[in-house]
Amino acid sequence: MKRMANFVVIGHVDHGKSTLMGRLLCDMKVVDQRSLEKLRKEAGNIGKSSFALAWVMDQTREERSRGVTVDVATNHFETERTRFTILDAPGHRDFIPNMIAGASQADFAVLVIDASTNSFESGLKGQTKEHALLVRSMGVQRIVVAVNKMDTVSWSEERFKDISLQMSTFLTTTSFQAKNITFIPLAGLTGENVTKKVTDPKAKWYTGQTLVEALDTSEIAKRDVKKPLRLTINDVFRGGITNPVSISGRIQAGSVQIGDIILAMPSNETAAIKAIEVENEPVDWAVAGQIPTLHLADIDPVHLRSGDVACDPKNPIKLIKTFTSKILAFEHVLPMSVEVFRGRLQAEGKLKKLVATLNKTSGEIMKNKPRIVKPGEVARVVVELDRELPLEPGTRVVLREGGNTIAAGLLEAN
Ligand SMILES: Nc1nc2c(ncn2[C@@H]2O[C@H](COP(=O)(O)OP(=O)(O)OP(=O)(O)O)[C@@H](O)[C@H]2O)c(=O)[nH]1
Repeated sequence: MKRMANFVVIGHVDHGKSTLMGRLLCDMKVVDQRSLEKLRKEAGNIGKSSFALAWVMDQTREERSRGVTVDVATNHFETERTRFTILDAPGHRDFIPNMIAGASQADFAVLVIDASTNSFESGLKGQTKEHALLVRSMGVQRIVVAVNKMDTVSWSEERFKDISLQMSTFLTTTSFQAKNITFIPLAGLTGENVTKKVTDPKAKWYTGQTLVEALDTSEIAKRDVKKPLRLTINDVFRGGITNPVSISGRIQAGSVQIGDIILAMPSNETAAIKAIEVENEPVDWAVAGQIPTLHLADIDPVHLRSGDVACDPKNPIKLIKTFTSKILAFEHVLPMSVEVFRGRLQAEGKLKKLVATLNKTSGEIMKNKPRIVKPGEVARVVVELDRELPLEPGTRVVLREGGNTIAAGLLEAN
């Protein structure tokens, strides 16, 4: 079986995410030349020919989301070694919750940075850092930094080195390991260093990997295939004629096969798996790391909601109302109302207690009962939810307040 990898694309607005992914899909022959030419023409007609590649992504997004509520859209392409799924969280409004859902399903992240004069700098003040912090907090360990639009700075080696140095300093302090960070200078618009080596003579200094090579040699996250089933439901589809009730989401642990009985939590209702699809192909089974669609029988769809967990009825996930979490604070954190996010799951809660601040690396207690946790500090806190939810130790959550991400946390055993 071919290696499978999922990655999420992140980066500041306008740094070129859509263009880069459109380019990737065209050059990997997922989108045919004729469709691209058509888009080029349409874009040219309104004087924006450079938008054609970004439209490739927008168009597939629209097609894919018609009639269903796909907030995290997927695209696929493959190399000889790997089948890739691009997780793409479109839209600016509520982008962060979508990104959390995308990141919770990803093996690695591609961070797109605009190298052109002043853009990198304004991105640093904008979403570049927040996105990187968020994916790391969702458990993503590997990050490929696409230093994009290198054509606008004449493929300057100095600019590339300067951006790489600043970013690697930041990324290592957010606990990405240096060996898990790769920088690639490229240009999505011209396609240089995306799937083909750069040919511009000004880029002679670069002899490293292309983006696709870097993705292809990226190690994927460990799969907990042997553990009891945990599938975080991302979408629920209902009303199909052959398949009236279906769910899709990433298998975090375990596996499923046709005929299995699953338990949906928190509704505590069981369902039988009638059929399974992975990337629109029927299959007999799916394992941790994959994002299957399960067609179900013997359940009323009112018992299924995005954010719920489908699990093994013999080893069900528990419902909890209060949990202890180790958090990394992005903003000042005090006892306050918070919104708790885990993938698609969103719930209201209260940050009840600040137990202690902890040493970032050793985890040792620095101060008991602090009154406040400052940005950048690590702390142990107790959160009380408004309702019981399926959560367990090792689950990663993001805490937000008034539209701002204030902390990311890892659930500890209570
Ligand atoms: N010169 C140059 N321009 C680029 C490159 N990549 C993207 N652009 C341009 O940058 C602009 C933004 O690109 P998009 O792909 O829409 O950026 P995005 O990050 O997807 O933007 P949002 O989805 O709005 O966040 C467009 O005008 C692109 O044509 C590149 O490699 N070189």
